[in-house]
Amino acid sequence: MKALLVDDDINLTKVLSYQLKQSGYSVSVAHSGKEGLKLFKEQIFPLVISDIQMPDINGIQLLEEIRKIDRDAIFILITAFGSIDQAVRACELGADDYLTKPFSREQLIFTIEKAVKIHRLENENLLLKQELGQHFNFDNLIVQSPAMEKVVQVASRLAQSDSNVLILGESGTGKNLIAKAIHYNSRRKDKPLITVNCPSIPDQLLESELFGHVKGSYTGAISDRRGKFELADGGTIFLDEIGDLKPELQAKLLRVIQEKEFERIGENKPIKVDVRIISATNRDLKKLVEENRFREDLYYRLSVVPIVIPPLRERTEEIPALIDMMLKKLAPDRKIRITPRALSRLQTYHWPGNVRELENIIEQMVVLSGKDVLDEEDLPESLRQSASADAERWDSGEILPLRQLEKQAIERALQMADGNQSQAARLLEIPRHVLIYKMKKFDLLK
Ligand SMILES: Nc1ncnc2c1ncn2[C@@H]1O[C@H](COP(=O)(O)OP(=O)(O)OP(=O)(O)O)[C@@H](O)[C@H]1O
Repeated sequence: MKALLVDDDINLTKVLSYQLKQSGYSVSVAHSGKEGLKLFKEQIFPLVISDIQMPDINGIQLLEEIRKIDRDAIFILITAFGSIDQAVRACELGADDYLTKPFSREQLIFTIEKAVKIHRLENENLLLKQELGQHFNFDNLIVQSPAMEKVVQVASRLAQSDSNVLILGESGTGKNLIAKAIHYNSRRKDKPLITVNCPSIPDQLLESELFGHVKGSYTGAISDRRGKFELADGGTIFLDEIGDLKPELQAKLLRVIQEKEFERIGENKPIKVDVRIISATNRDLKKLVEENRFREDLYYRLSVVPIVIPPLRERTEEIPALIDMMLKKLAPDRKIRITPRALSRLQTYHWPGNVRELENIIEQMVVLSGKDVLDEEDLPESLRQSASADAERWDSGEILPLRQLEKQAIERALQMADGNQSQAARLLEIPRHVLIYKMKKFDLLK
């Protein structure tokens, strides 16, 4: 690694430069701040080690100038014993670390290597965040129904705002996914997204998990601990299954939203935070409010406009695209496809576990069948039974809503006709314009 060493003490630069070279660094030396800046402008160095006290431009001024040119260079200051205050201030201004004279060769190399490592980790972290941002983008969601289009439209508008967001929907409908897309498309995207799954943490620990505690505040609190709200400062906290929050915590959460501050358990010192709250639940929160099990004031504070993700059974037109995406993810090198008959079965199933259940079933089919064309017989037993249960209900004379039957017949005909409307109309024995009218009625026209 190329290093620039800046110090007006000629003897010290000789020693340091020898030590650095021995450790594998290629070193350029400048004996004044001015000369150091000139060298840096000529050939950008990834590492600068500079004294603070120098006659013309001092180390802090040099740091400020170099930061204007390159925010990325690692900058380590050398301070005389007693000028640590200055070095600390320099770190606040963007220096990576400082060495206090006199220091050994080991201290020199250790400080540099530590700064290089932190730097590398910070860069990797940034890259990972960018990758996550690209991954959790609204464009990567399968959205092929008017209902989901509306969800994404509202969610992307909310992402641009700083309001709290409440996401409602059955289990497995994509609440987590929408929460991540909102965070990674908001101004907070470079700050943490911290997820707390409320029911998975025992009640007595949840408060400490959210707000932290100080040592000895309760049995088991063996050291001070920061809570998720502190860790999420500047970013977003995602409170999953918020409907399960007990009343004391609901009150504390309300205070965080209203006053933007809270206290750790066992401490009286308020901690200020800037956190956006995204919460989600598969429970009927409005009903919980009516039953006095969830605070009404908190409900309104958590949500300007709740995002309601429809269950998969109400957007079956998305199933083919979801399956396509899943097959590509599961077996990117194979061209697995699913027959219209099997697809039709999958589109008439009621999906209590929504997209997650669909994912499980497709994975099962791919793994267990080992085939490239998946047909009805590859469907799991449970699903075939459920389909035949529907048929049995029908055969036994049970009445299914006409609207549901009509929509299913149109969907099935369109699949069998590979989307060709004239052919689907022929299968249904209705004129094409009637089919188009009905497709509009059932939101099936893309
Ligand atoms: N529109 C979509 N496009 C692509 N994948 C989706 C979509 N909706 C859901 N998924 C996938 O379905 C699975 C379940 O989604 P997710 O975990 O977000 O659901 P959830 O509503 O948060 O579930 P739970 O209530 O159980 O926490 C995930 O693997 C997610 O990637």
